[in-house]
Amino acid sequence: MNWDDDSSPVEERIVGAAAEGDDQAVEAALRPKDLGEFIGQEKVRQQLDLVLKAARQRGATADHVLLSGAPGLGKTTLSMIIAAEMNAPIRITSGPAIQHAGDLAAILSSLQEGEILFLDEIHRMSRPAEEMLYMAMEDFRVDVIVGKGPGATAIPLDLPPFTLVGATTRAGLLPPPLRDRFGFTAHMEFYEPHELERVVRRSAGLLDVEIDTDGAAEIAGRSRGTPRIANRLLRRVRDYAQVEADGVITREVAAAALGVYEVDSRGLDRLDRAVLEALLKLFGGGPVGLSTLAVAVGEERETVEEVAEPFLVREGLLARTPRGRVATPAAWAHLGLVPPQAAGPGAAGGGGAARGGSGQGGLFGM
Ligand SMILES: Nc1ncnc2c1ncn2[C@@H]1O[C@H](COP(=O)(O)OP(=O)(O)OP(=O)(O)O)[C@@H](O)[C@H]1O
Ligand SMILES: [Mg+2]
Repeated sequence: MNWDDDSSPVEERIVGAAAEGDDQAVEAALRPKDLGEFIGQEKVRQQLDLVLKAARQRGATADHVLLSGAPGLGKTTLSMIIAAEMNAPIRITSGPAIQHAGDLAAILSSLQEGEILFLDEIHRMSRPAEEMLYMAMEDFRVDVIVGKGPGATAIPLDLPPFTLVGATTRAGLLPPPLRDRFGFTAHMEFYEPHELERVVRRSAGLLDVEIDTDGAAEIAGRSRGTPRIANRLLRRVRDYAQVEADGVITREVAAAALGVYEVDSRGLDRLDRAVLEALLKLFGGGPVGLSTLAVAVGEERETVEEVAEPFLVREGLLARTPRGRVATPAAWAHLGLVPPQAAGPGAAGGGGAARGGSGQGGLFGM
């Protein structure tokens, strides 16, 4: 299987959302097997349930489904659930694996009637393959080109009806004609803490680990809205509970274990905190330019921008403004620091109050 490999400019992170290390083997065991077991994503579940039930009642193949959402939210899991619910076999491939239209033709022509074709990272398919897919999705037909140059001929080939399940972390990159050919599009959102708590408890049950409600809540709160991260943190906490405690995961055990891995109470790791700390302590909360911030943290610009910032922005801890990066009041609160404006009345002179206590601003510029 092909996992997102275009999104990890830094070393493995325990709070990284992409699958890595021993994730794949464990994930197979932890995947919910049907819609009833799938936690959260209420709307998506309800809608998908209708789509699949209706198709089953008609004895027809389900419409093509597009699953979009950030890594680790359950797209692969849902594709397998779709196959299970339709009682159909599933064929798994991915955009990067299909470089030539011929690769796709070979797969399509060998599908059985009703089979689910799971196309992961569909936004990374080559253009010729994409164009072949349009016709296959719409008319269940492909033109196989035989020969080269002026003598080449297109031989039309009928396909059995099948259901394409496409998955993408970047729905915006899909060409509209492709997007339009999906009968149903499900956008997966980040999970609420109470949903992740259920994910953690369910996984703990499957891994045969004892955990109490508070312990599950503690792990859920540090999991960045992502089941894959929740499951990974659970495994690390399990190790700690076994070695350092009596095997039972309580809030204290979970907090201590994740402290060892430098995952804080909101799920920030060392890098996230370094960025935030530099922004607050060295630049008075900003605004400060990305390059300057990156130098202060000792990381590449891209690392700060692509690895640390998205989550900090999503958490409402950092804002990207035209004048530079700015910390929010929540950032000060989270690090237990006091913003310079609040420190004394003299700090807010002239209008640019946010600049406050930073003496370095003039030296570094934007
Ligand atoms: N709704 C859910 N309920 C329970 N477990 C879930 C849920 N969604 C995902 N998981 C778990 O999270 C892990 C990651 O899910 P999955 O592999 O489906 O993510 P993905 O969206 O395909 O990620 P990627 O974009 O990296 O391919 C799996 O082990 C699965 O068990
Ligand atoms: Mg996947």
